[in-house]
Amino acid sequence: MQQLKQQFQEFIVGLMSLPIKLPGTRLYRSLQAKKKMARLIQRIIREKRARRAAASLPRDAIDMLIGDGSDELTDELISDNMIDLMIPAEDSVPVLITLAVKFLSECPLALHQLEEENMQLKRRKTDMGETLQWTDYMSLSFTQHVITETLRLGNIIGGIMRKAVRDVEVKGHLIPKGWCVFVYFRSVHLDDTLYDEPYKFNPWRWKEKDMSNGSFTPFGGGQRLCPGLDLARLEASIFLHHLVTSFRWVAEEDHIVNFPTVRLKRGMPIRVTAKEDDD
Ligand code: HEM
Repeated sequence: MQQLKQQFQEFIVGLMSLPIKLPGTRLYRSLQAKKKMARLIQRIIREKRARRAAASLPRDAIDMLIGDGSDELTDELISDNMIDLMIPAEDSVPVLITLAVKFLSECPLALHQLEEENMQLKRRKTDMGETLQWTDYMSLSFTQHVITETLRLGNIIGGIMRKAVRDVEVKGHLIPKGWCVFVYFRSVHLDDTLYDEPYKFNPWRWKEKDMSNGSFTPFGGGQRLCPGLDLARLEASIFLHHLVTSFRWVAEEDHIVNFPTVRLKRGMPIRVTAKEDDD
């Protein structure tokens, strides 16, 4: 597992790199790392296939895909899918959560309102003896604003690539067939003609603002829209719910690095205490 993690880190750094594939370049190292990851995962798939006759219920995504029985689901395709899923699981969603913690640590008013909203829900659920439901998640409007604002300001995925399949004209500019375009979300999300004080973490702006007018696209758009967008928001909401209702924390100084991928320079260290310990 450690080996897989190391290769993953090497692979992800090269996702945003100069397109020069020569030994020693970042892109080359990234592609080599991806090949090694594929080999490791395909070994796991083979072991799982060999054990499958004796196995009972599927325990993970690989078991499910093997169990599908389709000839099209080759070991190579399954391992490619697993690597694709590692990006949001190991990078995008953890970065979203980490950025939320950073922005909240720097905005006590937002943290207070988030805590209030989630404590109210927790008390209600405890009184009724119920666990959290989908409708509870949907009812946490300020929590959603915090996540939306973190996505806007954080720009976890800075942009996406598109290739013109025919000549296209965009606002008077011709994009010839075959050209690649990088759609840079960061420049839209931090545009002061679209957002007042765009560099300020302000979750309250989303009380009024429309998310569906093309000026907010952290999950891309069109046919390739991220299929995990609801899952990402749900995971972040569950994490924040438990963090603010059960713990307090003091954050250490840290800085956001935006290139090649978004991350915190020191991994955002925080000192956490359980609420009942310090009440
Ligand atoms: C904060 C979290 C996430 C962010 C910011 C994010 C962002 C994105 C973006 C910008 C794209 C490209 C969309 C486009 O080309 O228009 C994408 C694609 C994709 N995402 Fe996410 N994503 C996140 C979480 C997830 C999760 C949790 C999953 C699944 C478990 C997921 C699965 C995928 C897949 C499979 C694609 C490829 C879709 C395709 O090419 O058709 N993502 N994501």
